[in-house]
Amino acid sequence: MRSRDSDINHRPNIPPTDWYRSLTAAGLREPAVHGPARHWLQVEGSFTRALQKRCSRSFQVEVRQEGFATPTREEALRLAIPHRQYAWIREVSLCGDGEPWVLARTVIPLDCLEGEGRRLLHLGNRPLGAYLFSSPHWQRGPLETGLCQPESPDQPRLARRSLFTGHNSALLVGEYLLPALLGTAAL
Ligand SMILES: C=C(O[C@@H]1C=C(C(=O)O)C=C[C@H]1O)C(=O)O
Repeated sequence: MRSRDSDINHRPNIPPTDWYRSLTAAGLREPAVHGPARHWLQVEGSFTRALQKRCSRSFQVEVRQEGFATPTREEALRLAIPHRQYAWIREVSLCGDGEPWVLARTVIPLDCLEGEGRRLLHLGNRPLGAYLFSSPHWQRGPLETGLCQPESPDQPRLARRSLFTGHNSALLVGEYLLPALLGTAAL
């Protein structure tokens, strides 16, 4: 996978994460899901749009790395693809007012890249959400809640994830909330 930033190792990374079917189920293990993160863990519709509304100045997608790579075994299981099969994996920072607020990791299996899906290889700094929500083709499945195991205070502790299903294919979008997002003005 190619990296767009030589200094990526000095920026918060995505920690190992356990996924729960619902916010309530995750809340039994981690009551913090009911704190300031709760709103973000439950946002329906485009997460990009919700973040843009929170910005006072600017919103940007920064590609951290993207390319063909093998998903984790757990991701492959969730997507029902063979775990050694390559997928297009895209990791970005979603930045509000110049600060990273969310890390996102999207696993896009080969099936999704056929036909008009080839556009997914060339998103660059354009948000994936704009593509997914502009087409009636893609339907979002239920949101899962993730409890992360951060190794440093700048890493995410909580996350959300869902499958987007197209005609015969599905992709998996995970969004990891950085502490800076949870420090933004109360709702
Ligand atoms: C799925 C969405 O797209 C957002 C944009 C992403 C990207 O550009 O890679 C990744 C995750 C999202 O939060 C959304 O807006 O809901």
